[in-house]
Amino acid sequence: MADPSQPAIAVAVRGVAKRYGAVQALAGVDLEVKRGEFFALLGPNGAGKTTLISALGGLAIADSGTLTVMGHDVRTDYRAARRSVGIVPQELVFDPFFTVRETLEIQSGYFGLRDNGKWIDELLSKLALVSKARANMRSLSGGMKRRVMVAQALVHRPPVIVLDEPTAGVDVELRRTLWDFVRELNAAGHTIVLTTHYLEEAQELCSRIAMMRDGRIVALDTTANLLAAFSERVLRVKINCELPASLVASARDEGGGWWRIPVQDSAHVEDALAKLRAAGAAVESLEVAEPELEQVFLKIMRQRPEGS
Ligand SMILES: Nc1ncnc2c1ncn2[C@@H]1O[C@H](COP(=O)(O)OP(=O)(O)OP(=O)(O)O)[C@@H](O)[C@H]1O
Repeated sequence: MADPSQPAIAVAVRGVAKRYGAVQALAGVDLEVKRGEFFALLGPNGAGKTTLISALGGLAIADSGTLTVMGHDVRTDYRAARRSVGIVPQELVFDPFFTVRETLEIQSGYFGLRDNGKWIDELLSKLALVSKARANMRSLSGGMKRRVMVAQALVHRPPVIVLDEPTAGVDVELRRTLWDFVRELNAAGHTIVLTTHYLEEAQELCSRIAMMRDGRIVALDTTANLLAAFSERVLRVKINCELPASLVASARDEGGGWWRIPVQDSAHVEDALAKLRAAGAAVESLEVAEPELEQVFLKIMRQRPEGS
């Protein structure tokens, strides 16, 4: 529940820029993630998502601007900021000579947590790693290593959890296990920031979304608003004759007797079906496709950048 002693803003990014040689990886990013949010950071390859996450974890130093985690500046108050965030990296970074449990114990040690056994047991259990606790890291499959990366990021029970493409190349079962666990953590009050190229995951899980392109935020709104503003419901019908003239203007021929008709709500669906009936068209098949984040994403990414 809301704890008034905790800041309302979990992550604040203000005017952050970062250049790697000729590449402007971040070109002035402003962003706030509220405490308790399940937030998505989306964008095509190279948009700057990982750079922003690295800056948040203190691994990359921004050229300008400020970043805070739970009110702690990542540069001037590094230790407190670092304690406040758990980052699951995109890349699998581990020491091959330690077992899974040792890896988690060593990570706990970095945070000065000596008696962390109970929480480590819980993490192993939640991430289905109990049977691998004594296995060496090098002997694990890629998906299992990924689970350990998640556990490692959570050993210190950080209030803010950042997951950088956690489900890239992992199987359906781990995805489900992982999302169930992350949802549980979010329900318990943890703030979640997620990057993913699986847009259906972001649509299902996240209440607010930022989209990045070329180091800038190009869209930032609730998932519902983004879907309402940029996406459409579509009625798809397969008919055995010509489409009535009253529907032709808005419809698109998909071939094979299928037509795609944009509809705003169920009244529009009924209206379109009534027009088909009135024209004597027999509907062989029909479906109503709900708005999809992928449509929104593609529309936003195709918009011309300002000033070009
Ligand atoms: N250490 C680095 N040295 C040089 N260039 C870098 C470095 N890290 C990132 N970049 C460049 O900065 C830009 C942003 O990269 P970044 O990894 O942040 O993108 P991303 O949105 O996370 O992409 P992806 O979806 O592929 O993970 C890219 O052009 C990348 O090549």
